[in-house]
Amino acid sequence: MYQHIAIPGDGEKIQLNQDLSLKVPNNPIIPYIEGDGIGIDITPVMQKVVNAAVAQAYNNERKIAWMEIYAGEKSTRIYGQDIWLPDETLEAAKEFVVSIKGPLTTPVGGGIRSINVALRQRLDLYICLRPVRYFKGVPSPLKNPEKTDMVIFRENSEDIYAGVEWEAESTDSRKVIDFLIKEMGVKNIRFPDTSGIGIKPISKEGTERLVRKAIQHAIDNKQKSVTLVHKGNIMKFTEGAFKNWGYALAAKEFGAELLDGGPWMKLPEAKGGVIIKDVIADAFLQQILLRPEEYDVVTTMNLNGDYISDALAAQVGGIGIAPGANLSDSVAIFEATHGTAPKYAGKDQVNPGSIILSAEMMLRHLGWAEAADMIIRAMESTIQDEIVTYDFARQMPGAQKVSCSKFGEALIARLN
Ligand SMILES: NC(=O)C1=CN([C@@H]2O[C@H](COP(=O)(O)OP(=O)(O)OC[C@H]3O[C@@H](n4cnc5c(N)ncnc54)[C@H](OP(=O)(O)O)[C@@H]3O)[C@@H](O)[C@H]2O)C=CC1
Ligand SMILES: O=C(O)CCC(=O)C(=O)O
Ligand SMILES: [Mg+2]
Repeated sequence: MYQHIAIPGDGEKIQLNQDLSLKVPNNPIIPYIEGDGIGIDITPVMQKVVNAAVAQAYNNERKIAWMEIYAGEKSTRIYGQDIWLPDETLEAAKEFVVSIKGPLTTPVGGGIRSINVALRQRLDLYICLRPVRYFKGVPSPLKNPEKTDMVIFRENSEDIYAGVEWEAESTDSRKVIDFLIKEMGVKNIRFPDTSGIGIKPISKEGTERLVRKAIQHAIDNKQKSVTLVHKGNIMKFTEGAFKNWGYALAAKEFGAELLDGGPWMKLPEAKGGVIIKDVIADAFLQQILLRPEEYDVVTTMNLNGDYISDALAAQVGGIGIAPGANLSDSVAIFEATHGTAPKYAGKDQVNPGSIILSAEMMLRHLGWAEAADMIIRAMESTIQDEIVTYDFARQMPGAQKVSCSKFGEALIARLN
């Protein structure tokens, strides 16, 4: 029994089969978190578009029963002032298996830790899957934006991102610094009296489970390569180990062999002959602008993945249109790549594309490919008709600038 979550009477639960595949009824209950800031603008538009696509694709025989669950600022209004992530939100995300969320605010330099990160950690949603593709007509800083076509597998539970850190000049940071200097022989902390300290855990298990999924995705989707992106020359035992464990897994579990003496590897032809390669993160950030066509599946650690996903999104139109999913082996929470963009909150202005395309990934995950395809086609034709929100309109002279909700209506009018 839930305290504040109302389970819709007209829906059924998605079940997990023994092999963790989904058993999806025609009226699945899908929990959603509205999100802070522009969540209030984009989430209802996403729901309308999804409802229309599902109704049309399946002649009203299928219908999502949306169930609101709470996190972030709305949760504090409903559950009490310090409750940002109620336990029952986590329970519902687990029980109902597939959910979707809007963005949640994280204050900078103090205050609460990220609710987004907490959701990923507490549900062990270890993959952050962020596909990056170009929609014809979207304004881009590149001459050939269609060459940017990648899928990012970002590790979602470890790294400096996990928030193991201590504030400068606190008793705790002094304790850690003392330990590092006195017991571990560390000599290169430049200003020990005023340093904040953060810890970067990267594990073999965490790396292997992510890289395994990335390689399998490349095989299943006939991709040419998987690239391990790291800064292992500098952070040898974390990012360097990620690279080494990634190659070792490719050899051990997929039969990869060294290519031209290594370090690059190649899977057997029976597994698509996928090339496993690696690149140092700073070089990668210039390569994606200069030679994006050389990259297909990209796998990396949490912080790199955060930076890389926004950088790649910019190449194909920006974070307003960049979708994503947080996945474990069973539970999934789909979410926009962007944040709460507070200056636009409640103004019905921003691009709902990111959360709509996240919902498109969700429909595909449910096996509802017909509805997902409809959304992709509608997105293509709306943009080609030059009906866009402010973010694209400012770079598309002559385009029709519409509000967030009108963009949703234009999509619905083009579902076919
Ligand atoms: N997963 C999540 O929930 C995430 C949460 N956050 C949180 O969001 C808050 C704000 O972060 P911030 O760094 O400002 O990043 P945001 O992604 O919220 O916004 C940065 C800029 O990106 C553009 N933008 C973002 N979303 C859209 C959209 N839907 N349509 C069009 N343009 C968009 C806007 O650009 P312009 O000003 O040029 O119009 C906006 O000012 C922080 O608290 C952060 O922690 C951040 C990322 C992810
Ligand atoms: O949790 C946050 O506030 C930011 C997260 C983020 O930027 C991301 O996951 O891409
Ligand atoms: Mg980010």
